[in-house]
Amino acid sequence: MKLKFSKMHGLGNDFVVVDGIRQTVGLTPERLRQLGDRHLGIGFDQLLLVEAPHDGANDFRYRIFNNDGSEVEQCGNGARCFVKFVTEQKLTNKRAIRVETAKGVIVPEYHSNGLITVDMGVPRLKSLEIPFIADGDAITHPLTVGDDSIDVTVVSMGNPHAVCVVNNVDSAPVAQQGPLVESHPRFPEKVNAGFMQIVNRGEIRLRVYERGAGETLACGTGACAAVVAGIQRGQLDSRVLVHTRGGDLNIEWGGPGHPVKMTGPAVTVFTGEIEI
Ligand SMILES: N[C@H](CCC[C@H](N)C(=O)O)C(=O)O
Repeated sequence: MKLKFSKMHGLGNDFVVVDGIRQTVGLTPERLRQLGDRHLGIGFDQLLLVEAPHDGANDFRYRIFNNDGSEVEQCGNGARCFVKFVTEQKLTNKRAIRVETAKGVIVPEYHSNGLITVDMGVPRLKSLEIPFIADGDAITHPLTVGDDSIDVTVVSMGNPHAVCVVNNVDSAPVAQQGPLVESHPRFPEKVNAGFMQIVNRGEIRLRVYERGAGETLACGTGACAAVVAGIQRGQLDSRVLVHTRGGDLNIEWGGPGHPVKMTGPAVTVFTGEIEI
């Protein structure tokens, strides 16, 4: 059976996007992993599946699968590609859409200049909500990682993030510490590991070792989580320019109880079809 797809990216975080409304998509975890393989398949950090909403008040449902085949709750760069995809595929003529995810509704808005702003919802900060095993809900927690101890701030954007501050992202031990944080036993559902360099109160540099995908060129929810963590730590103001290896995102957060707003680009690289 043929599967039509679009290959897209958000700042180099790359996706296969599939219309699951006008075509039947039955992908096993094994077939997902084959499609995600950059040598044997198409290659992607995540596969994004467009479905009809469960609640008629919303426009779409959005399912996200990591490169390792795991289904996850949220994807920020993917949300920008999602709204570009459903617009290009003429699945909607709305500029702002309501999209159901496994952990709440997000609202991507497609601007006339091609940039997309996404209301990513209210971040969750309590340890149990991440989930993270800890005594209480301090802003930072010491975490033993190999022979080191790092201070992490934990944030859920629907998916779990652990953010630490480093002096320079270029020399940060992302390859060494990233996998150890990702699979740390205090994160029962694993975690995305963010390494943040504070440039000034309105600017950071960020690298993220993603759960289920490894280090990516950019991570949208990771950028949101890093800004929330920096504001919680008292080191950032409410509007932050985030430099990732794949490019820049603008993130805004008004503090606890407020949603995080993310603005950035989305690119369609090619469309195709493949046997599944
Ligand atoms: N690896 C993430 C999902 C993709 C998030 C990232 N690609 C983004 O742009 O937010 C997780 O397992 O929670």
